Amino acid sequence: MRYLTAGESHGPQLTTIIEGLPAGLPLTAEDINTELARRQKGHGRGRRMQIEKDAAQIMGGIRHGYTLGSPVALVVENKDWTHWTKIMGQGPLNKDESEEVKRKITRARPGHADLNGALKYGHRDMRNVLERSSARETTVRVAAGAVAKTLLSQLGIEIACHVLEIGGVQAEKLPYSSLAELKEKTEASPVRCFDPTAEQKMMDAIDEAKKNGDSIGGIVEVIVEGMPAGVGSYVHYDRKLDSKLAGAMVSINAFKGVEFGIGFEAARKPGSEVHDEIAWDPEQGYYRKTNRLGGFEGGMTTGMPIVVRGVMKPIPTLYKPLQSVDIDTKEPFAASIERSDSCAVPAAAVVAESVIAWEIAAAIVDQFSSDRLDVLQAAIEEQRRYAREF
Ligand SMILES: Cc1cc2nc3c(=O)[nH]c(=O)nc-3n(C[C@H](O)[C@H](O)[C@H](O)COP(=O)(O)O)c2cc1C
Ligand SMILES: C=C(O[C@@H]1CC(C(=O)O)=C[C@@H](OP(=O)(O)O)[C@H]1O)C(=O)O
Repeated sequence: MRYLTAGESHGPQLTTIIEGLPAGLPLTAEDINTELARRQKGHGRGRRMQIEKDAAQIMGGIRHGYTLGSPVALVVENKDWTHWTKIMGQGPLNKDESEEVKRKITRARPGHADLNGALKYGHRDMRNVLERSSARETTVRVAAGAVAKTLLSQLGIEIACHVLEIGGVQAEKLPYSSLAELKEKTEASPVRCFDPTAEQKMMDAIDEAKKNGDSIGGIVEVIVEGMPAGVGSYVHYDRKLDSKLAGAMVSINAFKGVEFGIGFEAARKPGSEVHDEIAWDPEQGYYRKTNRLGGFEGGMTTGMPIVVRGVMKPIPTLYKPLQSVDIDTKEPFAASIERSDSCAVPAAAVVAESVIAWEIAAAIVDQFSSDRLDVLQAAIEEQRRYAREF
């Protein structure tokens, strides 16, 4: 399975084409829109989220609520486009229009893609970079992830995300009885956090950063339950599923690190306190007594829950901008600012859940290759039985 996305942040729409989905998967725009709405929420977002009301239009690949096996094309409109038609003009400038109309950007923001993107593609107007480097693109990545999640749920695989840390405020690791409980409680939280005490402190930290014209980052966690053992492979570097998940996590705008299970803590502990002892019983088959390695050994799933975390740096656009250089004059200037989030960690958690869902679904479709959902379902059931009795 693969997908591509296209579209600029202030252009007319975002588009994705998803290829390789099995036929017979029940899928509606509503399944996707629920996920798009989740990504729009979260304390700390800027004014743009009040303008947008993200909704997917299905432009191909689905008939009467089921995938056909042909490419699925999805489109999400940018409502903000109506305010940007001139600036984003798709044709050449009219003779009577000045260059001013482009609202040219020449003062790169430290931490954003502006300067590197401009010099890579030879753009003297950094709007040509920011329009595509913007995390607006994550809208359609969440749409693709929603499709992947629909497939995973048909295979008995569940996925959830939550926020562990914002601006140095850490959530306590409170126990939850099921992913359903985690989902329900964090869905109601303005910062997608399970710990109500930390939740308020996180919101205060965001308000404080906003008041100071600053921004803050944080840590999100994604959990996947119900994975059969043996998905992925150890035989080649590019078939290790944990590496694909790590790549997907760090591909999210502003994500700078990733860890599985106890993660970086493993560097500070002896092997006896890191590796998970193996046991077997007739009901579960093989299982690990602990899950410190977060569901992977040798680039393959162990059948234990996948636990993967990602760290998001603070948003680069600051209302109190850092020093930068104007690429036209080479003079020092404050970086440019039009509008920005002050913290997007809760939204980014949904993006993280989506990209992980995609990688897992893609690995399953790749390994148990099937053109039909019913055949794929039977193959996954058989893999579970085989692994249990092996
Ligand atoms: C959901 C989400 C919202 C974001 N909102 C903003 C924003 O409002 N302003 C901004 O400067 N960066 C924002 N970012 C981060 C930038 O897109 C990101 O820092 C930039 O593309 C440069 O990429 P890098 O940080 O991965 O190097 C956001 C990221 C995510 C995931
Ligand atoms: C539009 C979204 O996020 C945007 C991501 C973003 C960036 O630089 O990454 C900058 C901001 O864009 P704007 O200047 O239009 O407000 C965010 O709002 C979105 O998440 O849908």
